[in-house]
Amino acid sequence: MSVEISAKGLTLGHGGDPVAQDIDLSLTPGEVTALVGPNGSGKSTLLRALARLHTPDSGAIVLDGRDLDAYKPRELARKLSFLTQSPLIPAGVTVRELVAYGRHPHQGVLARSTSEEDREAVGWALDATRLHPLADRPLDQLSGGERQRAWIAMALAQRTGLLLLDEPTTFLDIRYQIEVLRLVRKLADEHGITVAVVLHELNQAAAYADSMAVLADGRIVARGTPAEALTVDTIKAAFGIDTTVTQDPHTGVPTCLPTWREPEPAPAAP
Ligand SMILES: Nc1ncnc2c1ncn2[C@@H]1O[C@H](COP(=O)(O)OP(=O)(O)OP(=O)(O)O)[C@@H](O)[C@H]1O
Repeated sequence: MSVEISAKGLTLGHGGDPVAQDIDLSLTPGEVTALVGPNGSGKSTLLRALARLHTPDSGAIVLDGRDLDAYKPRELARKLSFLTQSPLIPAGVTVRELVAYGRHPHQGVLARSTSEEDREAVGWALDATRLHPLADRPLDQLSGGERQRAWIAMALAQRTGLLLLDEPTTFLDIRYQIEVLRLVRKLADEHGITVAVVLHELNQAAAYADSMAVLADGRIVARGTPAEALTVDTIKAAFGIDTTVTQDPHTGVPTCLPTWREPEPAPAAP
């Protein structure tokens, strides 16, 4: 089920100067890749380019051996699903109805009824996100965390081998952040789904991703396992802050602790 995608020599812009340049990025099939970096460093633009929602100024993106541009829309929607930051909430739509939208790429143009396969996929997505008890509630009556899980469930019902998630943990409390990230981990480990996820929390990225790409000023400044990518030097280069990087005593993954306060000035000599 894993899908392979790689970008080579990408330049991305919004009409003016490029916001990302010289981007080479391959996502390892069946693994979770975290994209991290400061605000405005180009993470969302890059993710949108991988989803063909943003046209690169130059460079190429290859999905399962074919140029991304060669795919017909429905074909592409069966390969990859993309979850944007803060999607708009459709009025009156229930969780189950939203999740069922994820099945559209698999239904015929004239399809009026859902197939057994559709029902099974919706049920699986509701199970995976533990949303069965809320399935008949309107989306606008859910908490932010519940709603976020519903959007993820919709992306899952699409049953693609590549999932692109833009800040899926925003607005969630720590418990739901962990829940969403454990789910992402499970999708890769148990279902072989290739995942790229934009995250702001560096320690969460290190804890849940197999590899990380650190962006700064539109360039990838570090790429590798969390231990390779999350170092004092790369954090300083990308974010301009001082940190101490240690190892999580339980998992061994790197954990960074920012230097929260300026050091106290040394007392004046008497
Ligand atoms: N639609 C747009 N039109 C013009 N400029 C844009 C547009 N979208 C993004 N930009 C600019 O492109 C640059 C990269 O933005 P992008 O959203 O990719 O960064 P990001 O790393 O995802 O940021 P954040 O962490 O704040 O979400 C920023 O300077 C931003 O202002």
